[in-house]
Amino acid sequence: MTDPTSTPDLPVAPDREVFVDYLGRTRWFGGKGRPFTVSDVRRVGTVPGAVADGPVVLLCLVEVTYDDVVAGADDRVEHYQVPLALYPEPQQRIEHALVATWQDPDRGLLHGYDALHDREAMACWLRSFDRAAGEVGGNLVDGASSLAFHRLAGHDLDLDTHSTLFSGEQSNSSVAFGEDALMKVFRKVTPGVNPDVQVHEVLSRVGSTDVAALYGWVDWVDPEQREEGTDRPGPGGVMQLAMLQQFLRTASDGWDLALASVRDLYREPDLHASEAGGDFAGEATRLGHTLRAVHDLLAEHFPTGSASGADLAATMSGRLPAALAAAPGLEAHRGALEALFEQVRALGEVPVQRVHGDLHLGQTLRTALGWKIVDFEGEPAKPLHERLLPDSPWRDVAGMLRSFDYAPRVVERTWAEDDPDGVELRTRKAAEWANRSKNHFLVAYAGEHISPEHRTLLHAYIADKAVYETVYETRNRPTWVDIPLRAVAEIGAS
Ligand SMILES: Nc1ncnc2c1ncn2[C@@H]1O[C@H](COP(=O)(O)OP(=O)(O)O)[C@@H](O)[C@H]1O
Ligand SMILES: O=P(O)(O)O[C@H]1O[C@H](CO)[C@@H](O[C@H]2O[C@H](CO)[C@@H](O)[C@H](O)[C@H]2O)[C@H](O)[C@H]1O
Repeated sequence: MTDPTSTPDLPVAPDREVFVDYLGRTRWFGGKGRPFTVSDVRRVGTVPGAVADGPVVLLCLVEVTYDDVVAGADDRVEHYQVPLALYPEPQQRIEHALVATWQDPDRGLLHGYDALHDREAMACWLRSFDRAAGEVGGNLVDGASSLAFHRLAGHDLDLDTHSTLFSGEQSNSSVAFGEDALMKVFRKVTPGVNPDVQVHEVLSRVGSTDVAALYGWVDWVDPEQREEGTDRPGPGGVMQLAMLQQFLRTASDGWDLALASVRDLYREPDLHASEAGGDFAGEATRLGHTLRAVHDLLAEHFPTGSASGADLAATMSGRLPAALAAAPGLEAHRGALEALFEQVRALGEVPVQRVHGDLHLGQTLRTALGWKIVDFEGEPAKPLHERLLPDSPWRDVAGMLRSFDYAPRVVERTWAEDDPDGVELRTRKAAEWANRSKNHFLVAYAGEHISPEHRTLLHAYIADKAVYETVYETRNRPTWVDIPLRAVAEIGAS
């Protein structure tokens, strides 16, 4: 295999073809449905903290090149982080996570497992984070691998915990260390600051209780991107590979709570949403307050400014051609969408600030101490520089409103199999539940009165999000695509 970094002491990585097959089997690979080749596999380094009888953990950076031109030239190449736990002998306990077996000229036969499934491998990360706390400024820099583990003060890690990989892997892979800490390994990585690390660091430093506290993160300084003649990273030379944060041990996923609430209502369809056991209005209100508090802090600690309605509208309609190519079902609604975005063009200057960028119920956790918002990475499909840009906070509000629309429709998908006759009544209940949740959330966030300008923005962001979702579902869950597509159609009809 080719590897432009001159790191002869690193184990060799498996063949590129191995990764083609492996990426296709993962939940987090964003290129599903697109033709691609693995154009390179770089060995980033090995995680410090290895012990004599444990694995070597090799971090690979897999370069994917797409053969289509759907998303434009900028998006044709992506990099995915794949950590491999290497053993000289097969490991029966993690047999299911075997990625490949190959020969290393110096080390002999290697068995490479997806490291996230291996407790021994994850313990290496935890030890490295722990050691970082004892170093100057909380930074452990491993010269050999160019990996740097950073820690924020304030929490001592429990090294006796075992790791558990979260089963609902999403865009990234998260591992819990007992009930003490949660490590998220970023999968699609881009040079530059990771927005999730950045926002968590800022909000943790100011003591926000609306997010999980950040404990640390891992940087990699790309040796090829160093400033000439120095050890310093050049522009875009740092990649953030993982972050460690507080494990919210009393948390329930907001999406699961919403589904449970809808099921309660469907079980008693003669009742109104306000009378059913699992009424969600109170939680929606609390969520609205939490989002407001997070937006206020983001506005205080990140740059703010204004964007012209014309620019915002251009961004929204600029996304349409690629979306139409990826999800042809959108074509019938192109005119209505363009007309809605046109209304934004007429708005003049609109306040912008740092926002979440991809907010939905699955990014909210209800703990004993209230709601927490997670995952500030923004839309995984957007280029990094766009995800860091200030935007209107109405984008996040729209994301939540879309999620209140999704929940009853997702419940209906399975409910209808057992009770096909009740569809009509449930459709009415679905609208009642969604509207009640949306209204309570909106009032808590913005108060009783929302100006016509804000309403225009909100509707446009809802449409923009539904377009994004149509593409997302087409690529990831094709049988769900009717959920956002129906919302797009309703926008056209209103
Ligand atoms: N600090 C935390 N404590 C406990 N669970 C968490 C925490 N942060 C996230 N989660 C859970 O992990 C899941 C994945 O986290 P998320 O940040 O959304 O990952 P991804 O970037 O892969 O989408 C969330 O849905 C949530 O249930
Ligand atoms: O959580 P991620 O950053 O991976 O976000 C992506 O996946 C989400 C689904 O897991 C997707 O959200 C869409 O589906 C949700 C229900 O599963 C729904 O609540 C959201 O409203 C809807 O957008 C998200 O769009 C995508 O970026």
